[in-house]
Order: sequence, then C-alpha cells, then structure tokens
Amino acid sequence: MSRSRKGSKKASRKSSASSKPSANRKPVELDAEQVSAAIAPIELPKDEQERLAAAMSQRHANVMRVRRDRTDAFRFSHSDADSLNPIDVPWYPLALAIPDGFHASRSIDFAAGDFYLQDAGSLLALAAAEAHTDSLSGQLVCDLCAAPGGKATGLLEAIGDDGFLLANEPIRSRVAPLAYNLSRTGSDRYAISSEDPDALAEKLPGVFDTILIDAPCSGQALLSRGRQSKGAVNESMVATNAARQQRILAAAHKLLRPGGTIVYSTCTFAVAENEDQIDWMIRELEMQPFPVSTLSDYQSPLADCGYRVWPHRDECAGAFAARLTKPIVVGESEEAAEFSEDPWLLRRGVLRSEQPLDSDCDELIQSVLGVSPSEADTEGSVFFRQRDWIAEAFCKGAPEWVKQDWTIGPEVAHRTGQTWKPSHACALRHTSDPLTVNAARIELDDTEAATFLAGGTVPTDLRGWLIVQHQNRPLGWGKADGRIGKNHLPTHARMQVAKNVTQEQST
Ligand SMILES: C[S@@+](CC[C@H](N)C(=O)[O-])C[C@H]1O[C@@H](n2cnc3c(N)ncnc32)[C@H](O)[C@@H]1O
Repeated sequence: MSRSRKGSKKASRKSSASSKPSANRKPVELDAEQVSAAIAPIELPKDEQERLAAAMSQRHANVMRVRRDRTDAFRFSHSDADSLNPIDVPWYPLALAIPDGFHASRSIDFAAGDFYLQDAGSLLALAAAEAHTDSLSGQLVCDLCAAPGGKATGLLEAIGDDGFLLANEPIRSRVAPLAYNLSRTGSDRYAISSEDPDALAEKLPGVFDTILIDAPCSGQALLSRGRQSKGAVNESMVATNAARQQRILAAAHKLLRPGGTIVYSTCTFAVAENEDQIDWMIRELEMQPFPVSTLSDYQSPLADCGYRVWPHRDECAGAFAARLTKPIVVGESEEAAEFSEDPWLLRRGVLRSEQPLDSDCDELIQSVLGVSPSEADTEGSVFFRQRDWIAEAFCKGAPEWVKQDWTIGPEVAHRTGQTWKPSHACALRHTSDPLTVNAARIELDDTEAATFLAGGTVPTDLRGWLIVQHQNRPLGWGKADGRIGKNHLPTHARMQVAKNVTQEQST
C-alpha cells in the first residue's frame, strides 16, 4: 500500500541535503570572496562566508508541500508512529521532508496531487503571505509572476472556497505547466492570464487584496542546481533585474486595493534585488512595512519586513521575501471602507456577449458533469465558455472580469478532430459547484493504479467516460466499453510508479 508507511525512516533534511541531485546539472561553485561581494553590504564572519560558499554549491533536497485538504491523511500515512506531526520546514508547517526510500516524484500520491515538490526556500514567500493559515481565506489574490505555479498552487489552496486567484504569467510558453499545476490542486477558484504587468494594471486597477510578486531575478540561489551561471553575481545582471523588478512592483502597486498587501520574493542574495527594493517601495510607492511576526527568526539585518533563509543555515537553496501594505490615504477612506466590507466590490470589466457552446461539447459536458452549459450560464452559476477547441468552466461567484477574452479558465473539455473529450483538469476538479456529479468513478488498487499511470487500461464492466481513482483521489479519465477502460491520461501526466522501500517491506 503506497499510503501505509508505518515503520519507514523519515529523513532529516540535513542528511538528504547531501544526497545525489536528481538533475544532471552540475552546481556552479563560487569562492568565499565572490559570495561576500554578492551579498554586500551584508557582512558575515569569514568562517560563515566559507560555509555559505560551500552550501551554495551543494544541491539541497526538495521537500513536499502537502495539499491542505489532504494534510492530515498524508501526515499520518507518511510519518513514523512516534512523530505524527513533524515540522520539517520551520517557517512552513505544511511541508515535510521526503522520507528515506520514498520516491516522492514517482509515487501514486504525487500523481494524485497529494503534494507539490519544491525547495524549502521557495516556501518563504508563502510563509510571508501566511498561506499556511486562514488569513487569505476569501481574498482576491493575484500571483503576478506565476509559472510554473510553486507558489500559485499554495495561494490557491489558501484562499479556500470563497476566494479567487488570478495567476498571471507573461511568457506564453510557461502557461501550460502553470495551468496543469493549478489543476492538480483540485480547486476551480482561479483564472490565468498572460499579460505584461503594466497591461494587467490598466485592466484591473485597485482590485486585489493580496499580490505576490515572485520576481524574475538574477537567481543566485539556483547556482546550486546548476540552473544559473556565474554571471548571476555580475553587477550588470543584478542591475538589469533590479530595474525590471521595479517596473513589475510599480504595476503591482496599481493592481492593489488601498489597504492591500504585497508579498515580494526572489531566489537571489543580492541586496539590490531584495532589501533595496523594499526601500524603493517605501520611498517611491509610499508603501508601509508589514512585518510577519512568525518569521522574526529570519529577519534581514537590513529591513524589518524582509526575511532571508540561507543555504548554510537553513538547509535550502536560499530565498528572500518581504511583506508591505498599501496605506489607505485620506480621501480614499470611504472607498477603502467598502473594500474591507466586500473585497469583491470592485469588479471592473465589460461583459462580452456570450456564444453558445458547440452542441457536441454541450452534450458531453451535460453527460459527464451533469450540468447543462446552456442552462447554467446564468448569474450566480458556473460560467462556461468555449474558445476554439477548448471549453472552460469558471467557478460560481468568479469576478465578472473573468468573462473578458484575456483570461484563461479551468478547462473542462477539449476537441480533438471533430470529437469533444473531457479534459484532465476536469477529472481532478473537486468543487462545491454542481460539477462532476454525473461521471461514473472507478476505484483502483495500487497495482492497477500504477498500470493506469503508466498508460495502461483499467478493468471495468462500465461503459462511457469514467473518472479513475485511487483511494478516492481522482487520477484522470478512462473511457470504457463494458470490458476495459481505455486510458485517457495526457502524456505529461503519465509516469512509471517506483517501488518504494515500504512497499517492498509490506509485500
Ligand atoms: C521566479 S519565477 C516564478 C516562479 C513561480 N512563482 C513559482 O513559484 O513557481 C519568475 C516568473 O516571472 C516571469 N516573468 C518574466 N518576466 C516577467 C515580467 N516582466 N513580469 C512578470 N513576470 C515575468 C518568468 O517567466 C517566470 O515564470
């Protein structure tokens, strides 16, 4: 049983930090002098500079950020009996170290969306947004630099059943992985856009309660993964990135409502891209520091609302995060008061006239989802839209502006040739809206699930489209003919499940 892991040894993040990198890229090495120049004017004692330089060229193991609605079950099945509630990443309690012998990225649990694999440093931004608490619940949130979704997925889980997330990624080729990762959360409370931040700010000024800017940066923390060259510490590289970050921050400020919060983060050590940007926001945008009390252990020596985790201290690649707020200025107080009563109030946007869906698409959606798009397209209900060969369904209560043509919604169906098929994202969707109720479901055991994930068929006497599940967790679609279910997992969702140490023990 992949979820029965009693008796397994839980790895400390320290020991796994020296484990073999899974990627073939070689870490890029810097000496203590280069490192000290990169972090100036922050000063570290000589021996600490050396430890930092060594740790920057060492790849740290990823951790599992467990999906919020599965945290309890997952913790129980992946913990030793004597430590049911381990906290492996001190700044982010929803994350766990990967237990020894557990092939996390090749497990059924991973395929079922139980967790997201990421460097512990990237959780600092989520910690600054307090995404592990209920404080984002019900908010209108924007992730302005969202792909591939390591943080957007955490925000989406944190906003709960009443909030809404706009995940923006200006680089088109990065939108597909972002959409896939968002769908893996099972939530439908999001839209995606692919806009330059300035253009987005023109469309939605003053709308969002919280905005995350996980900015493109010189990426010095990526040296340890071999994903960045030594050029990352060049002054000109840092200056170019700092200038771009200020343009993005200025746009974010326009997108934010008075009283709203900005969380700014990078994966670099350069002060010009970190603490200096806090100073710039305070000076040029008149923002106010909004310290995060739970992160006081990580406070930057240069800014009281900025936080750093370091490779040599914190068993991660390193990261920076800051939190600031946009003050409510005199004269805006009435509008701001309305905002605080109803953060959804300002729903700018022009409604397009809606086209009916293709009749085949409508029929498919009706049969697998149990709701007719032609009838559901009324106020307060799911909003369906067809865009060429894709059909999308926005959640109930989504802001009006999602109806504009620059948004991309959660996909429910797609057309290949002349045939409409339900989309992978639709199988994974858990929702309080009246969707997915009609689709039949089939439950697989471990071996059958591994076969399905590798692209194989499923045994069933059912007919038609069915959602294939493992321990009540949807894995994808099958289409059955009364004998077998044909596999409809998209290629990028297929995988070879690894035999885990504990599976071997239990068989
Ligand atoms: C550090 S990565 C974001 C990682 C992401 N937040 C995550 O956790 O998975 C920065 C992202 O910003 C995007 N980007 C590049 N130029 C941008 C710009 N001018 N405005 C906004 N985002 C930009 C990049 O394509 C990249 O996906």
